Amino acid sequence: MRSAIFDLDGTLADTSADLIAAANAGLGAELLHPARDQALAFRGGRAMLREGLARAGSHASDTEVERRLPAFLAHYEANIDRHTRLYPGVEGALDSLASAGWVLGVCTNKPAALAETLLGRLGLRDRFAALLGGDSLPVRKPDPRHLTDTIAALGGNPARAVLVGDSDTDRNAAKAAGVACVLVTFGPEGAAVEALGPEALLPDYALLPDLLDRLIR
Ligand SMILES: O=C(O)COP(=O)(O)O
Ligand SMILES: [Mg+2]
Repeated sequence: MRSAIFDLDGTLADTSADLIAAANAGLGAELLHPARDQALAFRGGRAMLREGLARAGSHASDTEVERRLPAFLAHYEANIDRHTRLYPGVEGALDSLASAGWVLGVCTNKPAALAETLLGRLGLRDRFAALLGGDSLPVRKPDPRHLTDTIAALGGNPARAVLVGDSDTDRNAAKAAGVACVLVTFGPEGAAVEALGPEALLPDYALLPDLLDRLIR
């Protein structure tokens, strides 16, 4: 059995606009910009709050970030799919992979409940046999256990698995787990993710089924 594990933010869906709106709500000012801060958005809530506080000239201590987090999360939960869109071709690629016998999972650093809600709203939740969020285990990506536990939850094997992601966090988790990694190039960093040394680059979901078939025979 072959398993394909997907990251969520920046990989399956462009969640950046809703994440940034929620971070600005948590910060109480429009400190982050929906177009310019896309890459930052995909690094998650704490990273956005820390950068916003720094831009405002405030002391971006961990305590201050944690203090802002509930307002960020509340705004995000209430507006989670306002602007969020699947990347083109995601559904077709998942259909083709499932038909070819791949078992599919999600390994995201988003809190599991939010990831469940979002994938449900996007009509994608039932495609995945397992979903592990950033709070599902005591560790999360780049810790390899987050990924290996997702693969185990599918009944899969790291040697016959691949992680599709968008960031160094994904690349590092996959490398430490001994799992092949594909990085998407349609995100804000474009083809620069090649420098992270993934096994393959993905410019378009239409290419994914053939690419994964070549990667894991
Ligand atoms: O929320 C985050 O920190 C990033 O989420 P991701 O792992 O789905 O990219
Ligand atoms: Mg991501």
